[in-house]
Amino acid sequence: MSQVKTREKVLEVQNLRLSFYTRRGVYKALRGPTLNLYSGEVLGIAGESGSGKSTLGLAIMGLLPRNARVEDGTVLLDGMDMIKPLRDYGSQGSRFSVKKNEKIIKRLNKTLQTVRGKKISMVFQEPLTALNPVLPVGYQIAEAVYFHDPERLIRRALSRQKVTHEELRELLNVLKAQGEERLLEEIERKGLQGLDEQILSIWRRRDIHEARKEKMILNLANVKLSRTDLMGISLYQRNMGKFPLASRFAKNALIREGYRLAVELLTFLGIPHPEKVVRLYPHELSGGMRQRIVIAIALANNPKVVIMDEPTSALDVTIQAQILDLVKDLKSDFNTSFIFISHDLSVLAEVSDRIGIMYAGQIVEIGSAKEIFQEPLHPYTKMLMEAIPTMDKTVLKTVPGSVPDMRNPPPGCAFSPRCPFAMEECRTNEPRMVEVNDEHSVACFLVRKGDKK
Ligand SMILES: Nc1ncnc2c1ncn2[C@@H]1O[C@H](COP(=O)(O)OP(=O)(O)OP(=O)(O)O)[C@@H](O)[C@H]1O
Repeated sequence: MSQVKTREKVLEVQNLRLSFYTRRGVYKALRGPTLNLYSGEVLGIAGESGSGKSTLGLAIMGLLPRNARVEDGTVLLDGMDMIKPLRDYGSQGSRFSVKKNEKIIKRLNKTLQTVRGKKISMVFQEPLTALNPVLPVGYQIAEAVYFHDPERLIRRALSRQKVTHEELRELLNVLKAQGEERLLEEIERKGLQGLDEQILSIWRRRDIHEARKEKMILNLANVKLSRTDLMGISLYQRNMGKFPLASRFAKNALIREGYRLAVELLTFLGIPHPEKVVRLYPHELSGGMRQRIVIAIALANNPKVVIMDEPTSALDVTIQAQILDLVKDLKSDFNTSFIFISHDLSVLAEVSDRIGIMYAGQIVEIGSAKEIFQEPLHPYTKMLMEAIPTMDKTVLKTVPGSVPDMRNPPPGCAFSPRCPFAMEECRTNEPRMVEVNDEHSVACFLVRKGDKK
């Protein structure tokens, strides 16, 4: 059994079929992609413009426009089918009503409010659209945690309130001598939950020396709550949300704790002077910095899955490289899995553990990044590889032809009209995915089960 398949499956997409209803016709944007995402991996999704990459990402989030009909398929996240109500309606044979679909989407949006941003989040190409222009960025991070997990902010604040200097020294000794796992046990035994993430966020920093880290950890005992914040938290705990003034008071106290968390998160994401940055507004930051803030918001609640749709396409090359480095670090430091969507295979080569290649709304090949780059099997994947610009190429190849009109995709294999190896069978029958090995599957009649090449 391969390494990948023994890992925990965090997301499962099965045979997703989705069409957009427009005046110009019905666009069959997703025609049955199936994929699994495993814990702690980055799955890259590549394909030409119009192949359905973004639609796949949005469908996984359940974030669909009203003209999107989900005809079949499931998106299972943590045992929950994200698009069930839409499929239940869309799979009925009767005529499709955009108005009725819109009502279902509105209801679904309410249901998924507690899931999006908590279990799954998404980062788009343009960070400005994701940020609120009139709020400081730290507030936006703090609010994301306040909305989904206010208890976490209370735990953090009260654990600092309780802990003594001596206890912190003991905890630090446990951490130094016996490691992080023992520290977590010890914190639980002492009933100081909430302190763990504050200690570890300092301990895991790479930008400061160990002696400084120790000092900062011991200093946590001195960072007590103000009287007003203590009162705010106690109002929150007594469930005073019905009274607007009390709830405002409570929220202020928790948002202040959220700011502390935001500073920790930004430090972790390698942002210099985080205490200053959290007070700034989106327009005061550079594009790369804004995208880091959006990533911080996406990660703030430690979601299981983060979908990144062309997150670096609007950035210049050096900043793009920094963001890619960041994603590589994140997957090892957070317990999060990523789907990274890009039309640029050289970007995916940087970050992906596995890569899925999309063509005309289908995944035509999926496998470990190493195999996809070294032994691509589908003619479309091979042609995409040949089109990657490198220093030694004097002439840049492109994939000849263009993507099909998705209102009327070609019968059989959708790539057959552009495929130099197409056979009679390819024009009439649709190839199924076959496993060439545990980690590599491809849908092409040229490849039979168990084939290496
Ligand atoms: N809201 C919509 N209404 C109608 N058609 C749509 C809508 N959104 C997407 N489509 C169509 O669905 C197909 C897939 O689009 P999608 O944006 O998912 O592709 P993509 O691979 O992400 O391309 P790109 O890299 O250009 O974003 C395209 O044919 C597109 O025109």
